[in-house]
Amino acid sequence: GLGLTNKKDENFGEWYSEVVVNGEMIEYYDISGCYILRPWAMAVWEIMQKFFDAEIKKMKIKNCYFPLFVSPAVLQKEKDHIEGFAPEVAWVTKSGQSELEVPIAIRPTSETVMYPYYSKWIRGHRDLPLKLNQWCNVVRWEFSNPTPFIRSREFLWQEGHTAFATKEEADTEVLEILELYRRIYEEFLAIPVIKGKKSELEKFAGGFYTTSVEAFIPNTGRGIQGATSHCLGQNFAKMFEINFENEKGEKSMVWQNSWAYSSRTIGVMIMVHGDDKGLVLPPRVASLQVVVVPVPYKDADTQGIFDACSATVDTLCEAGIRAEADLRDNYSPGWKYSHWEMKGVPLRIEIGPKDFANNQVRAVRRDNSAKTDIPHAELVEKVNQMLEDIQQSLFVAAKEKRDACVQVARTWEEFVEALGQKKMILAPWCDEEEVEKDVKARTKGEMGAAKSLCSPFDQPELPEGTKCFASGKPAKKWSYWGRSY
Ligand SMILES: O=C1CCCN[C@@H]1CCCn1cnc2ccccc2c1=O
Repeated sequence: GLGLTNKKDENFGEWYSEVVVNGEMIEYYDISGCYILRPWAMAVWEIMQKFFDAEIKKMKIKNCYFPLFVSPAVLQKEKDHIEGFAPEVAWVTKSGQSELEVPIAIRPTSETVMYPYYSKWIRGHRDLPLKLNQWCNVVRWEFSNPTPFIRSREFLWQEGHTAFATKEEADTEVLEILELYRRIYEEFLAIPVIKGKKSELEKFAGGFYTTSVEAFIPNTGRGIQGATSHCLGQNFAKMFEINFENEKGEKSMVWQNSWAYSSRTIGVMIMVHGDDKGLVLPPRVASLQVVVVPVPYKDADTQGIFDACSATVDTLCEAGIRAEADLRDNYSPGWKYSHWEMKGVPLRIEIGPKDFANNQVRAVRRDNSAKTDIPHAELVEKVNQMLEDIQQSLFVAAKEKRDACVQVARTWEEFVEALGQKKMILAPWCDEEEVEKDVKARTKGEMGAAKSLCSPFDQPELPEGTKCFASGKPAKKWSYWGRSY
């Protein structure tokens, strides 16, 4: 049958696996952790990419493409933090029947691929800032439960790698990029995120500090890192000898950033907005915003109705709205309604004999099923209005749901109780790493431990004398905690 067999609020994991396939975003692949991204998913990726790529071009960041393969020598260069990631690195050891002299790694990220050449290209201050980005795939041979878009062994991303003469320039760019990531989530995917700084324990070990946008999945009560923008400080400059001669002729090391968002964004969108009828696409990232369905009756003027559907599509497309008609004669209107609801098309337009006779159309919203009859003369204006309303109400609904999942905790008991209720917890913390490790240890379990998600830039009041929820020591900052992906 057409409908989903799993309900989102009953068995979320199965619901998700079913909806990504029935919505024609994903086809499962015969290698574990690898998935086929079908056009319906690729279109979402491309719409986001179009926005982000245009924005970084405004920042004078240039696209490039570095090799997929990494030589072991250079990969080991980052040995201090790489050992944590080493098990995830995939290696090419053979070509045809013959063993390779030296195995070659497949990039899990491109710092070690790019930075030897940053060292070569950057000589003087006139070579700075060097600001490159690449749109590519990366491979991380993870073993924990693979999930389409959310956790896969290969994924698409962009990775930006920039080098500056001063710390100030780097600090500024970190936040400019983070704001773009917020816009990707809140303005395109209609998902609320929290901007914040990662703890020393959770940050990118090779960097100086990490900022991120954190999303939340109410159904599982888990936080999810939406995107990251790291300041690497001069750590990689030291490792890869990326120096320059400044205006005073002194030799000094560059200040670097690296930042990424990935195809994981699409999974978050599905998890947040999807329902028991299937995908729900926010209009701004929907490759098809309006589907027009004819509802012919036996003795009605079927050809006239079909022509009205095509004319409606033409009018909408001329106005820049992504619209198509489903004129297939081998499927019933009812079948088409379910099909396009499963695929999450934000707005359906029906044209039956009555609509046709009155020179109007019936518009049905995917998010709340509201029906509106629109006279043809008002078509473009009303459809644009409805698409904007859908975009906005998806965001508002997701924000209200996320906010309802946030619980303030001031004591360990309150923390554990909130965790048990699948909440994201906002708690005052002494900012001591040992305490953070202790929270992980004390919350270990089959659901996974709680960890710090970020310290929000938007800090609530912290009255003098406020105690850390976990250690009882004087609290230094508010942080979000929770189980996570
Ligand atoms: O996030 C970003 C933004 C884009 C560029 N890279 C940074 C940091 C990546 C951290 N990381 C993440 N997984 C890895 C897996 C294997 C080897 C190395 C790594 C690794 O360095």
